[in-house]
Amino acid sequence: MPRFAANISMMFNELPFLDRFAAARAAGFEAVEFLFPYDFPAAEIATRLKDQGLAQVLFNGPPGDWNNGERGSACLPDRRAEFREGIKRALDYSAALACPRLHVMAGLTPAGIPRDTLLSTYAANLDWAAEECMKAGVKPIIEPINHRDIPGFFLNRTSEAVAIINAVGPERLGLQFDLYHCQITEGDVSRRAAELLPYIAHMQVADTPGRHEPGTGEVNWPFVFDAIDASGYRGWIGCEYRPKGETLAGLGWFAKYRAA
Ligand SMILES: O=C(O)C(=O)[C@H](O)CO
Ligand SMILES: [Mg+2]
Repeated sequence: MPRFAANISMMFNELPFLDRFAAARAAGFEAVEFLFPYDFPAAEIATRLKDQGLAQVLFNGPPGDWNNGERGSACLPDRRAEFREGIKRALDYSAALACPRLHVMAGLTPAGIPRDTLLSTYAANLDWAAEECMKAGVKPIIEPINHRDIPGFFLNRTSEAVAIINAVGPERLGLQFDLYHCQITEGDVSRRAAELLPYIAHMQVADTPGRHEPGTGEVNWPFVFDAIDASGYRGWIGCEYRPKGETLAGLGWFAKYRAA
């Protein structure tokens, strides 16, 4: 049976962030993920997790200036020091939240720098991050993101992610396989999930094209979730979707997967 984690950056937006942990638990989730913890003290988030008996399964490293459009710095040659500081900061949160995975965002492709330079920066930064993460018992992961949601994002296709993962080492770096992005960029999502299984350390889901809950768009999710289960994937699937209406009203699809 697939295991779903609530993405509380996108779900339960009816509530202030710190109240979304209890809401996720009450809705039947046993785990949560979110984009960023950095606006809150780690101890405060850890208390919410503990009080609700929730596992934290994923968050992202610092993205740079998010409000001004930055989406990570791993590919940026002139931001190496900031990248390292960001990973260290993230790992402090990982320890406090007992979170075993960290999404290391690639960043936007800058103009005027050869792709080879960006690729070698990306590989070197990921190699460094993998070493730091390993010492902390955390798996760093990378996510291909479609060009519509994040125009100019450096990592778009699963084949590009696999090439980098193989260069850094699949035991040191994993794939964050977001079926929403894959459906937009590549399609063939259930077969891709099975083929990429050896690399996948985390999955995420939203229906296309609206990025709402499963069942609001074009994908046959019961079929896809059965196929993922049959592939042998036993990790978490983050519900990284914007509910079409109220979060709880849109959880009908989850009824057969929620913990008893
Ligand atoms: O956008 C996504 O799909 C993600 O998972 C990132 O973490 C946020 O940009
Ligand atoms: Mg995602």
